[in-house]
Amino acid sequence: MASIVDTDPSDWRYVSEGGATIVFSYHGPPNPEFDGTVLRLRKALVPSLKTVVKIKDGEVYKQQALDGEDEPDDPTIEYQTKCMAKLIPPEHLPRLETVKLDQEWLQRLAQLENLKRPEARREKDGIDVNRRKGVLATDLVGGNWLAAEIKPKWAFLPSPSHLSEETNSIKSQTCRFCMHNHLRKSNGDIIEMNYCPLDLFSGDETRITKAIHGLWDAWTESGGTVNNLKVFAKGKTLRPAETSLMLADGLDASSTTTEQIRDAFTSALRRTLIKTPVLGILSRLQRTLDVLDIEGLSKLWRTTERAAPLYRTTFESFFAQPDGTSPPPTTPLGVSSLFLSSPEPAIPDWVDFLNTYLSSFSSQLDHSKPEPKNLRYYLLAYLLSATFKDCSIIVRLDFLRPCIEPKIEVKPNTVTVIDLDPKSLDKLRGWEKLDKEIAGTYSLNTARKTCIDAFSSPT
Ligand SMILES: O=P(O)(O)O[C@@H]1[C@@H](OP(=O)(O)O)[C@H](OP(=O)(O)O)[C@H](O)[C@H](OP(=O)(O)O)[C@H]1OP(=O)(O)O
Ligand SMILES: Nc1ncnc2c1ncn2[C@@H]1O[C@H](COP(=O)(O)OP(=O)(O)OP(=O)(O)O)[C@@H](O)[C@H]1O
Repeated sequence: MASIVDTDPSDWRYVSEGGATIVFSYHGPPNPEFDGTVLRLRKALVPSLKTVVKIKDGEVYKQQALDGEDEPDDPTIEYQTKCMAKLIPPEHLPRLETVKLDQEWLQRLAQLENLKRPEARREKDGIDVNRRKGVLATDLVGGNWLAAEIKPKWAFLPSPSHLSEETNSIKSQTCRFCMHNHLRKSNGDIIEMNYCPLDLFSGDETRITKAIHGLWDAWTESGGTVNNLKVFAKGKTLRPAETSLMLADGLDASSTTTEQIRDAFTSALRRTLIKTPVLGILSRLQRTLDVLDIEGLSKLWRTTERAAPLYRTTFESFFAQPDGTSPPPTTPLGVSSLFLSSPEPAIPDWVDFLNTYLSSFSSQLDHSKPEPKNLRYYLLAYLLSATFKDCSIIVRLDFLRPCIEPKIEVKPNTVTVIDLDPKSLDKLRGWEKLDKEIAGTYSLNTARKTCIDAFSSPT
């Protein structure tokens, strides 16, 4: 296992971060172990960096709880090698490996690089200096190329089968991303966005162009702060004022308009996205794993709990009452109880699940009538779908030459999927609540959008 102390903290430069991790790229002296790699580190909340932190997916880590070799590898590594690699061709995944960390080293890195982070992030969290293991990954943005990172989000409209009367007409017409955006805009959290993921995933050139324009416009209008598009040139994150750095060497930036750069970027990205199978794979995975919608999953959870013998006996008095009385209480979605236990999935559970999902068993399921005996299948499927709804893709592009038809050569490593972390059952309650809030707020919107799912099956 490589050890980070073989490098100096000043060899690493801040690249970017998300809600749970922060990423640095290697710029030190030639070293076969670290050349062309990034270091992906978990974050901890401020100011409790030195106490118990809860950063993601219900994982709780205590300071000094585990030392050195005893700390498990970051779950993303096994999840990728044992699970994701069965669903996404390995050429579209970064190489990941464990690297040994050191507290003092991490503290020095934090001191050196913290000011490069966005202020809002700095106030909230920082490198978790108590971790003893991190992840080394292929640096997908740091070479002599342009990299466009897209977080596409939800690719499909839910099947109406399991939607309630109140949400059916809303959720079958407008996609989750557009509705969520409306909610965030109402809360003043985000700017208006014209980007709709259903355009990006449509496979249709005109719609993909519209989606890229939507991403670009949101990127410029937000000053580069929206998380659905990031652009890197030779490893440097570009701000919208720096679009001239997207141009190929030798081109005169002063005689090129931003409009021309936007068009050249759109054209190069669209041609690449059309040629890669990656968006199609993500779309198919998301929709075939989330077949019940959170509403159907929640219904199945309650039905299964109510059918448990202990539940029937415990709430006998409720069942003895005539119709119309209030039903007995149920446990929130995903929370195990005496009546229904569904532990957090570990890697062997995921491996079993994938074997089932990839077998003929799953194609024989009648999703319009999900059975309690298959609850665990539907739960894990939903979690896995959530990973694909939240991942990002990094697309490698040549520097732009506006007004010249780009030659697009899509090699296997041109498009790579990142941020494939497992999601936990602990999140289901929150997702159910958020879904209600999103649809509820959208139902009050008088100017509802119609999003077209190019692959929805007729109902
Ligand atoms: O719920 P969403 O769709 O807002 O997604 C969350 C993301 O927000 P986004 O909409 O992309 O701005 C959110 O992204 P940001 O932190 O806002 O960049 C996270 O990816 C979050 O996942 P996790 O809690 O880190 O596992 C994401 O939560 P999950 O829903 O994947 O749990
Ligand atoms: N292999 C890589 N090469 C280059 N940059 C990367 C790589 N992996 C991640 N990054 C950069 O670091 C950022 C954070 O990584 P990632 O999306 O995995 O974090 P996260 O905290 O899990 O995000 P989220 O909040 O979306 O769940 C990415 O948006 C990307 O810009």
